[in-house]
Amino acid sequence: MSKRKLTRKQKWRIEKVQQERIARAQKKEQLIEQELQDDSLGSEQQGLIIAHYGATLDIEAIGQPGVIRRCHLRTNLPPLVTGDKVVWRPSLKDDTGVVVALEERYSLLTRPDNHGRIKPVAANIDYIVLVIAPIPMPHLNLIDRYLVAAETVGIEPVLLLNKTDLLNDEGMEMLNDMLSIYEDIGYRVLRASTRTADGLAPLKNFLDEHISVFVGQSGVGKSSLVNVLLPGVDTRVGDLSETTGKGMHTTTAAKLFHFPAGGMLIDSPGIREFGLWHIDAQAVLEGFREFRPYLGYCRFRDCKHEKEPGCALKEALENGEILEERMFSYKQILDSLES
Ligand SMILES: Nc1nc2c(ncn2[C@@H]2O[C@H](COP(=O)(O)OP(=O)(O)OP(=O)(O)O)[C@@H](O)[C@H]2O)c(=O)[nH]1
Ligand SMILES: [Zn+2]
Repeated sequence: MSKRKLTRKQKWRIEKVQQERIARAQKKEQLIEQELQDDSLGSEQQGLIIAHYGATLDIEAIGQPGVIRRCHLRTNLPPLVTGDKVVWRPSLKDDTGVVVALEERYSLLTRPDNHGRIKPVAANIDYIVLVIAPIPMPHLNLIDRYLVAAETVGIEPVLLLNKTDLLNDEGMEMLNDMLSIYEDIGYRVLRASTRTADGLAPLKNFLDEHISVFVGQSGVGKSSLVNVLLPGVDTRVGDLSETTGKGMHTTTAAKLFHFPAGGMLIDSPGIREFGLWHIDAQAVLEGFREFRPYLGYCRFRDCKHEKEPGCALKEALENGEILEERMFSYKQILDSLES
């Protein structure tokens, strides 16, 4: 068989599969619309998306943690993600339901897909907890990159220094110096150890009544922290409900968990990588929180904030209102985008 023939056959097959898929989706839509018309659904109520499996979602009834229903979606809804608050109606025939509306989001974590299109990942997150540790030692540059990414999506980042048990007085002093840079700019800094339970109580307090995500470099102890805060819960992908579910996008699926001490965590391998996603040059500039009051005040509109006269940022740097470390870091991140 020639190569071309094979390709044509493949093409036909793909089209056929596609058509079948569309037909199935249409049938499902009709069924959902039918259900909404007749009496097979209960009254509208509020829910929280705790997991997402492509065509279906797990919805938790608000105010009733643990009451979970697998729901279909009404057509014409925007893409929904874990953390979204929705209006849904339970089926009176079985333990499913139908999502009928999306409530307003107060924050949205997004990431670009392979084609550069921005995709929603998780919603209504209050805090991006950036975990760092003495080992692996953080580069300022990396911390700043994460912070810029958090600022770009408009979600409050907090720094969490884990593994404090590894620090002697000298090490602690060094890290405190580094962290004070961030405290001075207005970021909150927490300290903890999963080994000695040092700092865990304030951390639990902090996480209470909010939705958080943990991000940070490999090896800083994100899994260890999650294990301590969510004892007995395996947050890794591929648990029972996911393997029996059909839409197999499980490796990136974000899930929502309740901390026993209060508060919620949204976790997925994709979210843990947050911060390493692409950012553009303007976002980098604006992502340095303390630069913002000076932006737009340079003499030249196209100021590169390097050697130009009348550069407002350079002036702020000379006056000590912007720290050398952060300016250096800004330039480094910018260079990394260009290369
Ligand atoms: N000494 C000390 N070690 C810790 C602490 N927390 C975690 N570790 C250790 O650090 C190593 C990495 O921890 P993980 O929880 O796997 O780190 P992670 O950030 O989830 O790493 P990735 O899964 O690669 O992203 C493990 O050997 C942990 O036992 C701590 O508070 N103190
Ligand atoms: Zn300038």
